[in-house]
Amino acid sequence: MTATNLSSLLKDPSLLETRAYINGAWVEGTAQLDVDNPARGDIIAQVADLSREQVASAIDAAYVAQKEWAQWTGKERANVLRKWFDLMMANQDDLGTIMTAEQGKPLAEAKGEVAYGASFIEFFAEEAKRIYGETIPGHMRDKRIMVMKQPIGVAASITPWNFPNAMITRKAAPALAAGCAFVGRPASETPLSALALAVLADRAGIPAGVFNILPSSNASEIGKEFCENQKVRKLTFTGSTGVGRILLAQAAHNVMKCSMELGGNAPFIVFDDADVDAAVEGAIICKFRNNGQTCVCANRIYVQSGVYDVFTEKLAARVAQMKVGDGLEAGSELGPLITPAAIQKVQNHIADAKAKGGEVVYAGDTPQSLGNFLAPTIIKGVTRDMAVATEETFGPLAPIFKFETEDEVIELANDTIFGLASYFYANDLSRVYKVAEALEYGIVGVNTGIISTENAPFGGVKQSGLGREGSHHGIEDYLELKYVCLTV
Ligand SMILES: NC(=O)C1=CN([C@@H]2O[C@H](COP(=O)(O)OP(=O)(O)OC[C@H]3O[C@@H](n4cnc5c(N)ncnc54)[C@H](OP(=O)(O)O)[C@@H]3O)[C@@H](O)[C@H]2O)C=CC1
Ligand SMILES: O=C(O)[C@H](O)CS(=O)(=O)O
Repeated sequence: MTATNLSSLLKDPSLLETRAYINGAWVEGTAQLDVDNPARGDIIAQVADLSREQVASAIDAAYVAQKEWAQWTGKERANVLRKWFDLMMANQDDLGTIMTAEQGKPLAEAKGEVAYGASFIEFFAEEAKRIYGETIPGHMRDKRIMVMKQPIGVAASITPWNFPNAMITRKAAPALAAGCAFVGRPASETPLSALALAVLADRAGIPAGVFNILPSSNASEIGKEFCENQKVRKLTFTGSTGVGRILLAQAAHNVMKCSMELGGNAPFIVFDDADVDAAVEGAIICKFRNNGQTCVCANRIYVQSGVYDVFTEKLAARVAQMKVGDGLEAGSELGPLITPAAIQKVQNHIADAKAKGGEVVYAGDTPQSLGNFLAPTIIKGVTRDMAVATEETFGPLAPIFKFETEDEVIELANDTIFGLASYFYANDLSRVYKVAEALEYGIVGVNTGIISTENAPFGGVKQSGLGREGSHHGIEDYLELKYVCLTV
C-alpha cells in the first residue's frame, strides 16, 4: 500500500494546515500530534498538540472577542457566515480529500459530509437575522414586560472523529450566528478537517478570537479546562454517552449550560406490509453509511416473520455487491474503521452472537492490507440476550431479529438506555402513526434510512443526549433569555 502524499492530492495545499488557530493566529503546540490514514496505516501529518495553558489563552481571547462580535448586527454576522459557506462549497473537493485521508470514509461520502456541514452554516447565517424577543402584557398597570435573547458567551466544543467537519459546523454555526465565540477541540484522530475549516473561516473574515480550533492529544485535560474555566458559559459535546457523563459531572461545578449528542442504539423495523425492496435499500444506507460508524446507524434490525426470509436474502445479496476499499480509490463504498480497537469491538459482537446461537448469513472478504479494514457481516437469529442488542456496535455488522407482533417489537425496540434515532418501514397509516408515537426516540425515520438534514431538530432522549442541533430550535442553546420588567 503506497504512503499518502496528501498535499499533492489538493488543488489548494494551503488548506492542509497543521498549526492550531488561536485568536486569528496560527500557533505551534508544545508538542506534536501524529495523524494517520486508517486505510493505509501511514502518518499523513503532524499537528500542533496544545497544552492546557495554551487552551486557556485561547479561551481568554475568545472571551474578549465575543463582546465585540455580539455587537455586530445579525445581518453583519450573517454576511460573514455566508462567505464561510461559499468558501466551504468552493473547496468541497479538497475538504473531502483531507477528510478521507484522515478519517477513511469514501471520497463521495466525505464530499457529501462537507456539503452537509456547510448547510448548517448557510442555515444559521439566515437564523442570525431572526433572533426575536417579545413583549408581554404587564402584570400591573405600571409594569411592562420585555423579553430579549442574548448570546450566552464563550461556547466550548468537543467533537468526535466520525464526522470531522459536520459535527463542528453543527455547533459553530448556531454559536456564531447567536453572537457567541467558539473554542473547539477536534478528535485527535481527525484534526485536519477542523483546521481546514479554520483556514476558510479566516478567509471569510470571521474576526480574530471568535472561532478557535485547538488540537490536543490530552482530551481529558482540555475537557477539564473547558468545564472549569469560568469564562466558558456553554459546553457542546458529540460523542459517546460514557464521555458525556464525565463532562456533565465536570460541568456541574460551574452550572454550565450543556448540549449533549451522545450514543445511539437505533432499531430498524420492517413490518409485513413494508415495501421490502425499499426496506433493503433503506437498511443499506442506514447501516453502512460511514461503514456503520455513526450514532444514528441501524444497530438492531427487526423483521416481522412474514417477510423475514425474503428481506434477509435480499439484504445479503445487496451487501455482497458492496466494495470494501481505500476511500481515495474510485468505487470504494466501505472504507476502513477508525482504529484496530473499533475492529475488535465489531468482532467481539460477532463472536458473542454466534456463541449464543446467531447464524452468519453473509461474511465478506476483508482486504489484506495495513489499513483497519473489516468486511461487512450479516447475522440472523439474533436475540435480545446478545451484546449487539444493548451495545452500540459502531461498525459493519447487520444483526437481524425476528418478531411476530407490533406490541412485541415496540417493547424490544424501546428496551435500551438510548433514544437517539429509530426507523421503520410500513404502509398502513394507522400503524405508521401508532408506531411513530410509541417509539421512545428523538428521531423516527418512516420508510427512510437517512434522516440527516440541517432543517430538522437532531438529538436524543434518555441517555442519548440533551438539546437539539439543526432547525430553528438549534440556536436556542446558544442564547439566554432576559426578562426586563419596566415601570412606566
Ligand atoms: N449523538 C451523536 O450525534 C453522536 C454520537 N457519537 C457517539 O460517539 C461514539 C463514537 O465516537 P468516539 O469519538 O469514539 O466517542 P468518544 O466519546 O470516545 O470521543 C468523542 C470526543 O470526546 C473526546 N474525549 C474522550 N474522552 C474525553 C474526556 N474524558 N474529556 C473530554 N473529552 C474527551 C475524544 O477525544 P479523543 O478522540 O482525542 O480521545 C473525542 O474528541 C459512539 O458512541 C457514537 O454513538 C458520535 C457521533 C455523533
Ligand atoms: O455523528 C453522527 O453519527 C452524526 O450525528 C450522524 S448525522 O448527523 O450525520 O446523521
